[in-house]
Amino acid sequence: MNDVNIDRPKAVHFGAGNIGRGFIGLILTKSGYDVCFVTRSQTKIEQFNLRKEYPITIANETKDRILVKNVEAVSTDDTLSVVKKIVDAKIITTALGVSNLPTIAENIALGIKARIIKNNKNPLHIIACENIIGASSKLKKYVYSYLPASMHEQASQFVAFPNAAVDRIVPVQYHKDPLEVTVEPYFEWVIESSQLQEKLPTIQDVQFVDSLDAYIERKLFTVNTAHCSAAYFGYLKGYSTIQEVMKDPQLSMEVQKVMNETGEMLIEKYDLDEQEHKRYIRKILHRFANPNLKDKIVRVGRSPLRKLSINDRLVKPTVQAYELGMDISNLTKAIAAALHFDYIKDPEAVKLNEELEKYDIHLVISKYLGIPKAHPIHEKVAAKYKEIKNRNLKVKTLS
Ligand SMILES: NC(=O)C1=CN([C@@H]2O[C@H](COP(=O)(O)OP(=O)(O)OC[C@H]3O[C@@H](n4cnc5c(N)ncnc54)[C@H](O)[C@@H]3O)[C@@H](O)[C@H]2O)C=CC1
Ligand SMILES: O=P(O)(O)OC[C@H]1O[C@](O)(CO)[C@@H](O)[C@@H]1O
Repeated sequence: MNDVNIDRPKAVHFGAGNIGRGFIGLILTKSGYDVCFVTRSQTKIEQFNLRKEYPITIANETKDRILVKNVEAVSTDDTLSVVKKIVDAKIITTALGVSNLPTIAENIALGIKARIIKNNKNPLHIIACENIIGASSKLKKYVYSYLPASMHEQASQFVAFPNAAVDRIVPVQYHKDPLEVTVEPYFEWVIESSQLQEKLPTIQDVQFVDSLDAYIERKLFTVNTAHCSAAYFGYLKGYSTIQEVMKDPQLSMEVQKVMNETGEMLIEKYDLDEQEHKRYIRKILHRFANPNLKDKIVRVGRSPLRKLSINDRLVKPTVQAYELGMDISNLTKAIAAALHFDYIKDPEAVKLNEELEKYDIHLVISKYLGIPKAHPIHEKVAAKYKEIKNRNLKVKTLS
């Protein structure tokens, strides 16, 4: 067991979920930080504070174990404790899900305010580790909306919100121990250095880059586009895990074709090395198929309205590839499959299906995907959506 040490740098991490414990907490403690998790779970708070450590299993053949030390936790509802932690922190990270970012903004603003009042001008880096382009910038807007305008200038002198890309597959966990987490061996954390305050935070295994654009689009439109495509294709075929999907030669090929389409666009847009990108795609297929993980389709396909929105992993690369005159037949197939994701325990899937029942497919494509009827992609998606619908009806009638 380890105690929080006065000399070690402090990190505050919001969200003690899968990525929080399985990735960010691990990297920060390895880099010498004491990490305080801010969480909603009372059980986790008790366990963190009692043990000050938790186990990680790497999903490789030898199932390597790592003990993450120097951790503690406070409740997200305990504003006073959260603010105290922020006052002493060098770095704040989040892994909550994009839609939850507004829920932590006020506490972060109060922490910044307290630092200004105490004249603590030490650099503070706030990094949102979420699956969208510009997550930290988004969080900054929320946080600043809680700061009095008179403090904006002062805050910007010592607080920075560098954007980041994070990649590690961490499925839903089924351990007895509420803190234990099993993760894939691979990981990548890239942080935009142009946005940093003068003093860079030391974080091991992190790649700092001048501009994040190519990195985040490469990650989001390869790993995430393909992962959710695997989920939506697999869901239509009645599978329950991504590993089952990847064992199906036809679906695995379809997933690869989706990555080939985004790949062509990314190579052109960012002048990527073609061979290297092909290796990146092969590696991703291998990661998805990892037999030592069991990753549910309904997790990877979760929140279809978010994933189908105009700037996310499906529509954005499709529009970009189309504008470059490239083939988008597999991407439009993936979008159409996503529109059929009707898992009843997923609130966004329920809403999507209510909308599809209430209105026609064209209205849903215009309203939620942001693709107007006059745009050629609109009709391509609608046609594929109807094709799947008719096929499903036929299967139901025959069975
Ligand atoms: N799991 C994965 O493989 C990957 C996830 N990500 C991203 O990381 C983020 C988190 O994903 P997961 O860890 O999988 O989700 P998760 O659901 O396991 O963890 C999120 C946690 O945040 C907590 N939370 C929500 N609002 C909160 C608040 N106001 N205060 C404190 N805690 C709060 C939730 O209770 C939950 O425990 C998402 O944006 C996801 O897209 C990125 C790469 C990989
Ligand atoms: O977390 P999101 O954005 O719903 O996406 C689902 C999954 O995509 C991945 O980042 C990689 O494809 C995950 O493992 C992640 O949780």
